[in-house]
Amino acid sequence: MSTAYDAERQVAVAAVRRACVLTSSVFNKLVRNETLTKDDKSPVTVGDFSAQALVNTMLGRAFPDDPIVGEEDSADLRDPSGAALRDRVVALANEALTAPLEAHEKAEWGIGGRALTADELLAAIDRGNHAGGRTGRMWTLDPIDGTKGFLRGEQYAVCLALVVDARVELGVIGCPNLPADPAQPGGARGCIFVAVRGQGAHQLPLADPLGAAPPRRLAIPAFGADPLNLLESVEKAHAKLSFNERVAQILGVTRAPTRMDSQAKYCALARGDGGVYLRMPTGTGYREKIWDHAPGSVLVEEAGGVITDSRGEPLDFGLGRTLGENFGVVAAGKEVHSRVLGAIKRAKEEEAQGQ
Ligand SMILES: Nc1ncnc2c1ncn2[C@@H]1O[C@H](COP(=O)(O)O)[C@@H](OP(=O)(O)O)[C@H]1O
Ligand SMILES: [Mg+2]
Repeated sequence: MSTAYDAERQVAVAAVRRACVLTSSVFNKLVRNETLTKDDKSPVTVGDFSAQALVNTMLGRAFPDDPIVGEEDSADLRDPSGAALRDRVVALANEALTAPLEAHEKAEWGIGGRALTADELLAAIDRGNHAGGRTGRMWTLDPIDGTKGFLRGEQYAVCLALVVDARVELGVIGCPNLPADPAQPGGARGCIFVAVRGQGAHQLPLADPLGAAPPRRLAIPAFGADPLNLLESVEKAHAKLSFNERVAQILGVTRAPTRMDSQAKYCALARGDGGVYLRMPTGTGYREKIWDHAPGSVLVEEAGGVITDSRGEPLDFGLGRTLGENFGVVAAGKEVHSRVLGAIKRAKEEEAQGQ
């Protein structure tokens, strides 16, 4: 029996899996051993470009009419000064594209066959140039979300979503460094999180060559993680962490926050491994990018949670490449979410009164 978005889910999971293998290998080859020369730019750049080339190639073959909103474009690679970087990206993307098919993969997704030319791969990267919008289908892609975490060998994620008429219908997040079982932080690492609207949120092991591992259904506990704690960014420039502290005080939270890079925070929340994801703007006018929240938002909703901005407004994925005027992000289980909005309101009033 086929269900809605079956084909999209299969291609997206396969693409994210291959991109996770690619980015892990970039980390092992280029970051751990520090073999990258200055001319090649940073390992993040190499990993970002090659993972976007890989994922966009697969989407382009499977769904040729679908536009993609991706983080990268190929301008740097087309510049003569980017020749060394381009060569590296072409080699890595082709290594990932031509790796033998696994049991659940199909050759018509453009994998397991011939290598592509540099021109074909640059064109694939540029399929990600779509401006976004309110109608029709589009994919969002962040090939390495949490670039700082990636470089530190901590959390990062490969993030892909399908948005239809501004509503996120499918989200796939690959977390190569996230422990499969939160109760065993030193145990096996590498998970994929998959949510299809109306079909629930699930966790799969990242390595699953036969595609036979049973998905684990995720649900946010009704009254939140016990004891409650906040999930927040590691990077102080990305969110106003002092505000989080005050919100935690108002909520009576006694447990220390869990700091984690990337959309791995949404994954931790969806499996009850942390109670509230709170991201307050730092006041620089930065606009959140849709690829940084689209897959995480459907994952949280399908795990039974609620996601809005800090004023309780829905996130608007139909405005273009950014979330526009949405102010921050709050995601939590249903009951906790309304308490957090109340605490934010109070903390803002205190700020306005200069307390
Ligand atoms: N000033 C800012 N405010 C909020 N988010 C920012 C920011 N500058 C960068 N970011 C985004 O924060 C993302 C990482 O999120 P987190 O803080 O949750 O780890 C980055 O994704 P990339 O790493 O893909 O660039 C980037 O898109
Ligand atoms: Mg990102």
